[in-house]
Amino acid sequence: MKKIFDAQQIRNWDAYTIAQEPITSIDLMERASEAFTDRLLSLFSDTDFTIFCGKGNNGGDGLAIARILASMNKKVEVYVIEYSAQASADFLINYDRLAKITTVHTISSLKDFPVIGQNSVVVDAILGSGVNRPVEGILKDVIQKINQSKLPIISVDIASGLYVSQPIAGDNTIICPDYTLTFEAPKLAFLMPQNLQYVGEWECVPIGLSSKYAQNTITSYFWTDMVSLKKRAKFSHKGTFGHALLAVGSYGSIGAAVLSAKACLRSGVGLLTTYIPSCGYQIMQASVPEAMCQTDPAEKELSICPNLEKYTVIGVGCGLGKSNKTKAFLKAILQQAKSPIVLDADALNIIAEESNLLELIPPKSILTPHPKELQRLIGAWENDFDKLEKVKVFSQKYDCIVLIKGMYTAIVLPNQEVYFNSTGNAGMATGGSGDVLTGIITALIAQGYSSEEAAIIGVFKHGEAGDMAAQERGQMAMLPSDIIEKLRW
Ligand SMILES: NC(=O)C1=CN([C@@H]2O[C@H](COP(=O)(O)OP(=O)(O)OC[C@H]3O[C@@H](n4cnc5c(N)ncnc54)[C@H](OP(=O)(O)O)[C@@H]3O)[C@@H](O)[C@H]2O)[C@H](O)CC1
Ligand SMILES: [K+]
Repeated sequence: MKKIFDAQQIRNWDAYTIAQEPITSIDLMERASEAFTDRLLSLFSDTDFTIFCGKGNNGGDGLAIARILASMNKKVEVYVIEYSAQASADFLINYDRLAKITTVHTISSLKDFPVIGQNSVVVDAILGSGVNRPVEGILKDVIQKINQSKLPIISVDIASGLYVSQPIAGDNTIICPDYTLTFEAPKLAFLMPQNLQYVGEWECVPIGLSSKYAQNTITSYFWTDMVSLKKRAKFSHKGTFGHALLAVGSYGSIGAAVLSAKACLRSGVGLLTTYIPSCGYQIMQASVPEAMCQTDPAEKELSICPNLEKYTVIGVGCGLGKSNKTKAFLKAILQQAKSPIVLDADALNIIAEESNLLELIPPKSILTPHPKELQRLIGAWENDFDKLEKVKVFSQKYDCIVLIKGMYTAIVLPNQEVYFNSTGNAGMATGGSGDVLTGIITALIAQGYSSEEAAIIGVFKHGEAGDMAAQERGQMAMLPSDIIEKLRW
């Protein structure tokens, strides 16, 4: 798990490392530049490099990277953009070091913009985490020119012009990189779908910033790049791992019920009872013999709330449909449940239509909407940052955990923490993946994980299994059933 810091916290992290390690600021810049160059050369070993530098520390990195590349006999052209009379101290030191070994060009107006060789990659070291306003004048012109170059662009730390943790204001001009190699930790901006073109592929390059600072600094945003599981007790029996109820399915959607049940069983639940419409009885018993099956008196839909007393946790919604009888069933479940519920799909659509049901959601329930379902619940949003804020308000108000599903699924907790998930792929954007996730999360709660833990771990393992399925079959061929088969705990 990595913490995600804002621009001010990143500056403090830098300063803390300099003071505590101790290391001089210029040596930290050198370390960062070496780490960047290492990774750059593993991506592009046979190319030339054209480096555009601003006059702050991001530009200083660019100058140091240029010197390191030149010292390895790489062909490097360096351009400093003259947008300001000010320059940072470390920029100036690196300028002098570089000027001793090669020509450093300047760009004061567009006529200075070079013709870049076709074998070159562009390194963007114009602005980094210090950006605090939209770019104008020569900076804007150069960024536009670079974006038009059609050459591979690699941004140092963050694309020039992109804010670390705020939405872009107005029609900002921003570098559109192919890669961002960012220092130490992910930036919130990378995780917002609206910024896709301003990030490209991204990865963290460790530069040895203080781990003590990271431990002791409070943030609301986290990057889930690993999870830890509880050890399964040696002296255990099926009762140790809970009894889950999955109330799922309707005529034509018994498949959703089967998928959620199989995923639940593959995620370590002690006992599973599925509660389904009568029409699904044989299908369920034949396809998931490990699960007990109880049927609703209605043939094609769920209509009556069963006795919930013996269940550790309830998952509801997959393939449910929205008939009036099912609406009444859902209301009864919400009223009678004494523990958190995992709510998915049509359960969420029904709640969105009947907003009086919101108040009935048991505390610490988990809502797993896809984007359309989310919009029905919280209304339209202006941008991804606004969406996140709206979900945080919702999560706190109803004391529930909400998933914003997507490339980096965000898990929003009632305490306002947000966990962005690192696993998963576009092959999972297909009907049935959500049913699998509901089964997984339900199983984890049954085994004694808190709702928060279950959501974070469940999303991570779901994505991890999806990545393994994609590796084997490709994103287009993989099925949600393949995700279940790839689950490993
Ligand atoms: N902390 C780390 O992990 C390390 C970071 N390094 C690198 O340093 C940059 C951040 O450097 P910084 O000097 O703070 O910021 P920038 O280089 O991004 O910007 C410099 C100054 O530019 C001004 N500014 C901001 N926005 C604009 C704009 N739109 N147009 C013109 N000028 C702008 C602003 O100064 P003002 O006084 O004019 O407001 C900025 O301060 C980080 O990204 C890393 O690349 C270290 O090298 C290693 C450790
Ligand atoms: K940059």
